[in-house]
Amino acid sequence: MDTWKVGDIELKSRLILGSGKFRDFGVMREAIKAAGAEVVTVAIRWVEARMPGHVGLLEALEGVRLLPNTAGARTAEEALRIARLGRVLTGERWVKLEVIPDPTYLLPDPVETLRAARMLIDEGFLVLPYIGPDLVLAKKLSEQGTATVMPLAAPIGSGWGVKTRALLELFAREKTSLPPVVVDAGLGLPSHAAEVMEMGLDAVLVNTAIAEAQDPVAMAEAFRLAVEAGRKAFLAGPMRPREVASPSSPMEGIPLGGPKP
Ligand SMILES: CC(=O)[C@@H](O)[C@H](O)COP(=O)(O)O
Repeated sequence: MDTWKVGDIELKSRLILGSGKFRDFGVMREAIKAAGAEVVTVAIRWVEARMPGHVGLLEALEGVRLLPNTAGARTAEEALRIARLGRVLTGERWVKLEVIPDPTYLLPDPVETLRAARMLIDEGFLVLPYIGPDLVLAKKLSEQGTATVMPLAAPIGSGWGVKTRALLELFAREKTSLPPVVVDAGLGLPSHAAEVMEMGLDAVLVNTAIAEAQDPVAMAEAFRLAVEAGRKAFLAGPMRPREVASPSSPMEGIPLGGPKP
């Protein structure tokens, strides 16, 4: 069985879903089922603030394993407060750590993320930090004991696809010195998810591309199939691209000018 682990939590599905932006909870639940997702992340601060689309969210997700996230935190201290609240509300000791001071590009703050990870680990949390595609930061987080690293493919909600591919390839090359690598944010199409899975990265987190599709349930299934296909292709050992063409059938023995009539 091709499972993967976040700390001591063993998972089969390599597709984690976000719970925001769905037009209603019924569609969200159907999409989770179609995605085969075992884990769904929830923005604890928006639940607490009773933001539109978040009232009744926890109840609607009953029976699904929740991954609280610290969306809305701009500093390590805010992330810690939200994470503690998430632990109380969900009973989970893992947390997707997001520290995002910039509302335009929603890029994570590396310094505050590293600081928050240290504080959360000291409090016994399993920490899954959302980061830029920065291998040095990923290794520092991993040395501190984070359960994953979650580099972005592109800005949250952009749907741009794997814009950070060259840097994510370094994560793939350095996999043995990293915890599981979950590519998070910016994936707009199932083919983007397949692309990072083919590289040998461990899992993906997708929200907007599914929630904002015309048919979120069908799109969730498409992402599930793409993640499975990409993973299978990686395990199958992809061919190495060549510099020149290579004939599909042997050329030896064929006289110049082609075979005799
Ligand atoms: C839900 C969540 O955690 C998002 O912050 C996440 O990064 C997903 O990004 P997309 O919406 O681009 O898939």
